Amino acid sequence: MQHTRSPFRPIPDICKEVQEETRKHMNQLTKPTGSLGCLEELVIRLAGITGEKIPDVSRKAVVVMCGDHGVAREGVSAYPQEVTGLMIHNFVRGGAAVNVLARQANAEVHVVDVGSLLAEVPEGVINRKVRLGTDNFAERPAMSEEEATEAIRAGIEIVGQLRQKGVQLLAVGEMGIGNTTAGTAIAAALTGQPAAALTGTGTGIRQEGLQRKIRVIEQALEKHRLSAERPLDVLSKVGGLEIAGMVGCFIGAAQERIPAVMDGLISTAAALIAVKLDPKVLPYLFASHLSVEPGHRVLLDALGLEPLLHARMRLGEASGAALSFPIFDAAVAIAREMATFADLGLPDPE
Ligand SMILES: O=C(O)c1ccc[n+]([C@@H]2O[C@H](COP(=O)([O-])O)[C@@H](O)[C@H]2O)c1
Ligand SMILES: Cc1cc2nc[nH]c2cc1C
Repeated sequence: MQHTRSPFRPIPDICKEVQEETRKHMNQLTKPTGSLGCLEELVIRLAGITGEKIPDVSRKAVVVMCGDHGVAREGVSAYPQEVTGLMIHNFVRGGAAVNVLARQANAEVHVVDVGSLLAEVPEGVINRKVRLGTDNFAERPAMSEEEATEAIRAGIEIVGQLRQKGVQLLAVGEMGIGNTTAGTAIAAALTGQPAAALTGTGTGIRQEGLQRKIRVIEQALEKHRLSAERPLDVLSKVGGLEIAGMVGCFIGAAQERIPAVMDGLISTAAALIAVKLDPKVLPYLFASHLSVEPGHRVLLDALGLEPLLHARMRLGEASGAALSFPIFDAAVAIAREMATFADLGLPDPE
């Protein structure tokens, strides 16, 4: 497959030597080889990313990218568009599910308005608004490639600033009424799977709405002549501003050597776009949970990643990613604190 050269800063390789050191260390711990499953894989991958044999990911942040969607006017969501703006206020007041889960995990929350319909961006929100919502992609492209690129750059810059502040682990999520339609259209365009197999009920639409949503996606795929080989075109034609912002977060995290935790369907669609733009993003990505949305499994398969949790969640706003943070802490603590066979006076199994 031919990949377009990324127009963004180069992404460093992961550190294979340190990763190997950590793998060896995990095999010296007092347990059967590989018996801690995902915890072992996690800490080995984190070591490769951070270049530290015992990685430090104690400073954690959650980024919630927010934007509104013209396609919501097609009646594809169970909730009105105003809920995006209301939830932005809720995020900065600390009352949303993600705020609770982030507090549990000792993580900070950063809320970014990349394209909501709010005329005034509330205090406490990072204002990187590219425009007031996207156009309805059932009628015309959601946005221009320039606008998508501006939102990507916002994500990259925000992650760069978080790195400066010492952030070591990043969850990337979103809020935007209508965005499961956009996320599913991206999934269909990038994986070639039929819309009917990928489309779910999002915030909870009924059967009639679901059929309408499938039709909207099918017609958009045809109308915009999308190709998996043109990820920026896909993003601008049927994506969203918060989705583009997340693409930037994933690219930025890889540039800064920060492990980046994906959330549900929409966050993972953004991650797949980032990987299509630059395959070197992939080793920096972690799958937190498996969303109820059927397209999510297909996207994770396309990335070749297994989720840590099967929690039957379908909220978005980085809630699943924040919920997975304590597993990262547990994995590092195992590497740091467990005794080795040598500590017990026994030979190494290797
Ligand atoms: O992350 C997911 O897999 C997910 C699944 C269903 C719904 N959501 C959230 O719900 C909103 C989009 O749902 P909808 O029905 O308006 O397309 C948006 O704010 C997402 O964060 C998110
Ligand atoms: C209330 C509400 C909260 C959300 N958080 C993320 N997506 C959401 C969608 C709705 C409708």
